[in-house]
Amino acid sequence: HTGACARVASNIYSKDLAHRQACTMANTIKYLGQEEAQHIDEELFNEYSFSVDQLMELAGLSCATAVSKGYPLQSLLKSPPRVLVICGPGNNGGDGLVCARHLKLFGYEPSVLYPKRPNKQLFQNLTTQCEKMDISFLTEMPEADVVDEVYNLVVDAIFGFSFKGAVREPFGDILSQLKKITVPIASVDIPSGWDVEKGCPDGIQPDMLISLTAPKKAANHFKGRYHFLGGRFVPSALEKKYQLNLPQYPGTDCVYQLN
Ligand SMILES: NC(=O)C1=CN([C@@H]2O[C@H](COP(=O)(O)OP(=O)(O)OC[C@H]3O[C@@H](n4cnc5c(N)ncnc54)[C@H](O)[C@@H]3O)[C@@H](O)[C@H]2O)[C@@H](O)CC1
Ligand SMILES: [K+]
Repeated sequence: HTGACARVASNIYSKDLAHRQACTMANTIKYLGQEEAQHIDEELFNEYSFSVDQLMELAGLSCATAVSKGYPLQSLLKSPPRVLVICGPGNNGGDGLVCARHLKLFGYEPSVLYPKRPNKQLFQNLTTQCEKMDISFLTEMPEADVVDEVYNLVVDAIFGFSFKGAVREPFGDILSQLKKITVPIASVDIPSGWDVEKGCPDGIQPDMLISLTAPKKAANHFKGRYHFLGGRFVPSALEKKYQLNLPQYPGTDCVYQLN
């Protein structure tokens, strides 16, 4: 008798799971415009009382986790497992500092290039945390061929969804080097230098994109191998209000592979 029940139950469950998966696929996940992304950002901090530190920590951990899934330590060709993390002047850069710290804890050998630093306690603290974990800070962007020779991978945490207009130095030179390298680039939230909605055909072409909170419209132009969703912190009321249709993260994972 119990055998029959178990079979029926598992049958119902698998049908339900298939149904839920079909539903998620059918009502596809929303890709956000720049304004919408900024409104959700503000609501998370103002209505939902999250702090930047909290969301940045979860975002950075998502990025390190996605990198370790896409580029597992044992798969890296160069030893030691060096990763170059390039951090920009805003919160996207902050995500990069958090990502570097977690990559170190995961056994990678991150180095950080952080040319323009906000004069804010949070970013000073994030920098100190990295320094105290023997994460080295470069003083300038290496030439493309040096990046290819020394590093297994580059994490692009230069610009996120607040990028606008013509790239201001020193990021113009940094991005032009990134266009020449052959090792993979993993971009945090938005491939840096891309229009947040329209993308950028002659911009950098990352191999991995980690979309945070929800993908932005630029992600429609992403052609790399790995598209991960991270930032598993969206309250369901907020998800409903903006009809984000986020997928179900598997189990306790902090990332969801979209492609
Ligand atoms: N909204 C959220 O839920 C979360 C946002 N986070 C991160 O925050 C990012 C957005 O952060 P911000 O709003 O600080 O902005 P960004 O980090 O996208 O970049 C803004 C900074 O870049 C500079 N900048 C913009 N356009 C430039 C140009 N053309 N040339 C040179 N510099 C330029 C700005 O002066 C500003 O300092 C997201 O992409 C994401 O990575 C995460 O930390 C946590 C969660
Ligand atoms: K980025």
